[in-house]
Order: sequence, then structure tokens, then C-alpha cells
Amino acid sequence: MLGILGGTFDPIHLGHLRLAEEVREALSLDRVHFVPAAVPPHRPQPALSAEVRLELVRAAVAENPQFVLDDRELRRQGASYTIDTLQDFHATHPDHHRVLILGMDAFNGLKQWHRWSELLEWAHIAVATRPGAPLADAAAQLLDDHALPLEQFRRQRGGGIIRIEITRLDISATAIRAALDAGRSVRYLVPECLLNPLNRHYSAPKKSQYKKPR
Ligand SMILES: Nc1ncnc2c1ncn2[C@@H]1O[C@H](COP(=O)(O)OP(=O)(O)OP(=O)(O)O)[C@@H](O)[C@H]1O
Ligand SMILES: O=C(O)c1ccc[n+]([C@@H]2O[C@H](COP(=O)([O-])O)[C@@H](O)[C@H]2O)c1
Repeated sequence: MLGILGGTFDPIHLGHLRLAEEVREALSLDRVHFVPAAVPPHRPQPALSAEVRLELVRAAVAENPQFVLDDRELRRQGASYTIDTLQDFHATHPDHHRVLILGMDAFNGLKQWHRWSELLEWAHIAVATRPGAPLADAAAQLLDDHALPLEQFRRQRGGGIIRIEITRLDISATAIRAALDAGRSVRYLVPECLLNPLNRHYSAPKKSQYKKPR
């Protein structure tokens, strides 16, 4: 089974990496594809350019052989709808079952997604706990309607939703951008190898493809 972790990754942080690692382990996934969104739907556009977000994800996943940088959304035109991404994974990896990995905040908003009701035709969903994001009532109903025990989840090609308790790391890209903007340290919130590139992008906005953080 392949894990698919989509995100704006503006920037990628240790919360994303632990999310991927713990879900990979819990579900015995072969690997996790990190898929940066080009034009993320339903939110303001990212502060960092797509090229910079891609390079930061590349550096962050480089040392884990079970993590893969996947730039398919950056190669597409227009909004990065997850339904299109899942269908594309089906085309490129027809022999692999797919698991879409979501933090609870993202799962709570799932019913606002483009063609959301078709997502489970193309993948399972794994929902991970996240501090500050309790399971909303409508999402709890969705989870109940599609919950599958682990054994069946592994056997079935898609259609199941599984909730996974992960280490609760209260880290967000929003807080990281605010710290960088204010010139504060983000050490131990992002992988060590991202500190220099991030500080560069935030201290030299005019020379890079940097856009003013919102
Ligand atoms: N600390 C975390 N714990 C669990 N899940 C997380 C965590 N951070 C991000 N995620 C999940 O990772 C996916 C991509 O998140 P995203 O790139 O939007 O990061 P973010 O930190 O939520 O960013 P922002 O603060 O800009 O909204 C989403 O499914 C989100 O729920
Ligand atoms: O397909 C959609 O309509 C849709 C709506 C909102 C979010 N998503 C995807 O969900 C992932 C997490 O989104 P975000 O905004 O938390 O970074 C990312 O891959 C987005 O492209 C997808």
C-alpha cells in the first residue's frame, strides 16, 4: 500500500514527517509520497513559491528511503484537486492500494472538497489526530459510516476510513511562518537541514521567489 500525503507544505515541518512516519508504521505502508500542492484549493495562496516548497520537501525527505517526493501536482495546470491526484496515482501505480493521509483538521473539512464523495472510490483514508483539531460531528459520522478494522483495511482496495492516534505535535506551518517573519528561531520545529534555506528565503525576500507571507 502507498501512503499519499498532500499538503501546501508552506513550509514542511516535523509535524508532517511524524505524521507520515507513524501512519506508515501503523498501516505497514510500503512508502509515503509527499505531494506538494501547486494551487491549493480552499485556502489563500502559499507564502513560499512552489519551487521553494518543492525543494524544502525534497531536502526533508531525502534521508528516509520510504519517503518519496512526488511533484505530480506541480506538473498539472490549475487547482490541485485531490480527486485528480488519486486518479493519476491509479494510472501510474495500478497495482498498489492507496491510502490518503490526512490530519484531523483536513478531514473535518472533507465535505467541502471537490467531488469529495468520489475520493473513497480511489483510496482508503487514514485520519491522524492533531492538537487543536477535535473530530467534528459531521466528520465523525463519515468515519463511522466507513470505518474498517485494520485487517479488512489492508485487504480491500479502498473505501475505508481508519483513525490513527499519533504523537500530538502542536506544530503548524502558520506558526513557523509567523516565527520566521518575526526573525525568531524555528529550530526543532523543522528538520535541521531546512534552517539555512528557510532563513535565506525569509531574510532576502526581494532576491528570491519569496512572496510576502499572509
Ligand atoms: N502537527 C501535525 N499533526 C498532524 N497532522 C498534521 C500536522 N501538521 C500538518 N498536518 C497535516 O498535514 C497535511 C498538510 O498540512 P499543511 O501543509 O496544510 O500544514 P499545516 O501545518 O496545517 O499548514 P498551515 O498552518 O499553513 O495550514 C494536512 O492533512 C494536515 O492536517
Ligand atoms: O480536492 C480538494 O478539493 C481539496 C480541498 C482542500 C484540500 N485539499 C488537499 O488536502 C491537502 C491538505 O491541504 P492543506 O490546505 O491542509 O495543505 C492538500 O493536498 C490539498 O491539495 C484538496
